[in-house]
Amino acid sequence: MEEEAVDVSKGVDVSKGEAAKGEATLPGPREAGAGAAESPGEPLLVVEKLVKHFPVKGGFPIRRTVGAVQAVDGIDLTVHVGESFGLVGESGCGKSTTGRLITRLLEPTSGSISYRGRDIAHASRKQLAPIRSEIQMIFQDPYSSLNPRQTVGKIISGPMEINGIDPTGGREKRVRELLEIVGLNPEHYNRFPHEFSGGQRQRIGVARALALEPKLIVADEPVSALDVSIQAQVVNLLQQVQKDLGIAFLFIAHDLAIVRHFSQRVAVMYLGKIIEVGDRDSIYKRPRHPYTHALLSAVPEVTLDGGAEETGRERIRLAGDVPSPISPPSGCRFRTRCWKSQDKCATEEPPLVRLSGNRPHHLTACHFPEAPTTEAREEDIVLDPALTALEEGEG
Ligand SMILES: Nc1ncnc2c1ncn2[C@@H]1O[C@H](COP(=O)(O)OP(=O)(O)OP(=O)(O)O)[C@@H](O)[C@H]1O
Repeated sequence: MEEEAVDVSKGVDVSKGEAAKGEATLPGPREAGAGAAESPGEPLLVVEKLVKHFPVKGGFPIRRTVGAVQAVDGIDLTVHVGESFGLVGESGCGKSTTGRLITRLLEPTSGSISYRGRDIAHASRKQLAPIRSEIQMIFQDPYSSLNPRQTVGKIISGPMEINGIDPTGGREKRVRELLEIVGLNPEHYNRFPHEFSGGQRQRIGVARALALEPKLIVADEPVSALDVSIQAQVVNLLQQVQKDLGIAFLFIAHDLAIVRHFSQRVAVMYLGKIIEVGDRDSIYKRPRHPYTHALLSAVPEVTLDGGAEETGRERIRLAGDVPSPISPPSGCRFRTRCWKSQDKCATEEPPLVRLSGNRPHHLTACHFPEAPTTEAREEDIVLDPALTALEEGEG
């Protein structure tokens, strides 16, 4: 059974409303006015033309490379200092691979990853050492990402040990502070992961990511393995941490509702490409790419409250499956499932550009985009009923 006991929270007030069971509140959408869209701040991470192709081997008796999974195929994205940037898309579109490339758990096939002005795309382990501590990752599965044989104290102090960091007052003191920051009891320093609930384990993962005072955290589906009532609490924690500690986040998720609550800017991925990117309001209220429309219109399908029927809007049901990334469609990769597709879509890949009517920094890759006046769908994005209840304080 999932039980979220928040014992202490002094460093950052993340426990507001969640100590009492069922009272957790999902923070409201962040302000992202036109000003924010026009001047998003100083770039921290700049990814250009990033490619990751995984070789496909075949043949007998000699195995040769017979093809490639085009997991990430030439993406550009920028994350600014202290910004939360959401990366969304269906399963298999290349989100996790992007996260792993940025944290350099994977080596790119080509392209550049510039962190604070330095290209780290092909940096060696030694070259990466000085910035390793600044880029951290939070993983999807809190069950498998923590070593079951290590105490919480050992897990959280691990990164400090590896990097030879001795904070004032010692590592144990710092770990206890971190436990408080993430809303856990510092007295649980000597406990093991199995003694915690799923949500608490993800808090341990967050504390471990914070141990080296990172400037950028790549959070790969950090709440999708959690019970829906716990998701709100962990999103709340991440948002508070981002705001209070000024950490930039690349927040990877398939759930548009969650990303909306966490990100000032959002990029939508499809089959290894970014097909639309912009500030949160542009993406959710004035999406131009048919795929973004489809994703937004599909969100109520995962809820049980019939939100789309109430608003009288039609849901867009995408035909067919996502094509194989080994042999993606020519031209626009979305064309095989797109109701607006024409001949040009098969022959010319649409560039990711600012369309007339779009705000600055709202880019779309489509030959036949939706009109900028096409009805906003933000109100269609209904959270799962449990999250909605939390958001409305109905707990
Ligand atoms: N190590 C690998 N070797 C071969 N193919 C891979 C490897 N890792 C990922 N892929 C493939 O690359 C594509 C993109 O995978 P990725 O995990 O990045 O997608 P995703 O959007 O994060 O999806 P999910 O949410 O399901 O993880 C998929 O087709 C996947 O099968």
